[in-house]
Amino acid sequence: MIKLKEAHFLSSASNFRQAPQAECAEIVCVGRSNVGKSSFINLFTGQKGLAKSSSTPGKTQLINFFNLVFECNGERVPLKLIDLPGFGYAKVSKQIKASWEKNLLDFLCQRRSIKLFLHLIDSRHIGLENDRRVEEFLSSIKLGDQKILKVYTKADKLKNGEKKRFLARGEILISTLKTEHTMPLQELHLKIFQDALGRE
Ligand SMILES: Nc1nc2c(ncn2[C@@H]2O[C@H](COP(=O)(O)OP(=O)(O)OP(=O)(O)O)[C@@H](O)[C@H]2O)c(=O)[nH]1
Ligand SMILES: [Mg+2]
Repeated sequence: MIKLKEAHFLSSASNFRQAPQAECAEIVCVGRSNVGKSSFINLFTGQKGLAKSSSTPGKTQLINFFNLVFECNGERVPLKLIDLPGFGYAKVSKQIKASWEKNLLDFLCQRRSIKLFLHLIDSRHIGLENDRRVEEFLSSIKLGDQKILKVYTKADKLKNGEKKRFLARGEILISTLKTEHTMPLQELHLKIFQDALGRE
C-alpha cells in the first residue's frame, strides 16, 4: 500500500545547469504544448493550482521541479516530479524557440536522475508527427535504468466505447474532468511509483 503524503513546488530552471541537485528518482512530463502536462501534475498530486495550466498553449516556459513524498509500508520515499515546457509551440522567434528546444533536449539527455519519462499524448489525436518524434527521441536517449510510459490525456473528450478500448489495451487514460472509465488515482500512483523506482 502506498500513499502520497506531500507535494510541494521546489524551483524552476531554464536549462540543465540551473537544475537543483538530484537527490532521488525523478519523473518528467514530456509532450506537446497544451496536451495537459501541468494539469496532470495537479491531478496526480490532488492540488489544483500546484502547476500553472492554461488553455493558451505555451503556458509553461521553464523546467519546474516538485518534491513529492510517498509513504510505502511505513517508509517515507521521496521522488521529484518535473513539469516541462511543451514541444512544438511558442509565440517567439524561430531562433529563441530553437534554443529553448535545445535546452529541453539537453536536459532530458543529461539528467540521469530521471527514471521515468511520462510521454503525455492527447487521447483524441493518436499518431501525430510531433508525438512520433518525441517517442523516437525518448527511445533513442533512454538508459537501462530509465523507463518510458505513455499517458493518454483528456479522456472526457472521448465516447465511453473509445475509453473502454484504451483501458482494454492496458493503456493509462486520464482526465481532469470526468474520471469515469479512466485509471483511478490510487492505481496511477502505484504504477508511477513502481516504475520510477524500478520496482515490480
Ligand atoms: N477537457 C479536458 N481539458 C484538459 C484536461 N487536461 C488538461 N486540459 C486543458 O488543456 C489545457 C492545457 O492544459 P495544460 O496542463 O496547461 O497543458 P500543458 O501540456 O502543460 O501545456 P504547456 O505548458 O503549454 O506545454 C488547459 O485549458 C486545461 O484545462 C482534461 O483531462 N480534460
Ligand atoms: Mg504546462
